Amino acid sequence: MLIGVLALQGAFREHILALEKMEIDTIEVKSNDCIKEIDGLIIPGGESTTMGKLLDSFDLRDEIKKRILSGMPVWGTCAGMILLAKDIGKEKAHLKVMNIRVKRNGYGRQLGSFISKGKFANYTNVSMPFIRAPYIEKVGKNVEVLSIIDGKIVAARENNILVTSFHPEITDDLTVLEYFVKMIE
Ligand SMILES: NC(=O)CC[C@H](N)C(=O)O
Repeated sequence: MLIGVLALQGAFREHILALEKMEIDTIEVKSNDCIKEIDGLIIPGGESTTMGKLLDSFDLRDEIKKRILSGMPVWGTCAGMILLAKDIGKEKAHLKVMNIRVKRNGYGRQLGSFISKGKFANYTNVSMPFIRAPYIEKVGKNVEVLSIIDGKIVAARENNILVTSFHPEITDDLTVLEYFVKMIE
């Protein structure tokens, strides 16, 4: 199994280090030639507006979108969730593959960082660091809600697409990474 981590900007190294702990092969995705080889893709947290622009400068948008639409498992954390959403409010959406409406900087821009513990899918007590995180305001049909914290949807799945508002890769808790690996297997 080879998992690609989009490595244009943001917290991609943290994902790679976490996957290495699980002894999973990874590749930094920076050009579209390796997209055909990967079995799954992680779009990390960072700055979604910048990452969205870089998807075009690096000519990655079409190839990534094509593989997601043909069923390749993809996981977007934080900014990655914003990139995958079909609706991000007033701004223009990016990859537009998941039937959710996302609110950027949903907890405020500066003081909106905190760590929570909660339920994710069938797991309890999962560590959830939020860093200027978005949350999901609305889900379309076929979208399964996986986690709600303080009344806000912070993780969801639509078939092969997983999104989390929070950053599991910066904790020692591998629950969500393992969940994603099972989606690929
Ligand atoms: N940690 C993150 O990925 C923050 C996301 C960022 N606030 C954005 O809107 O792109």
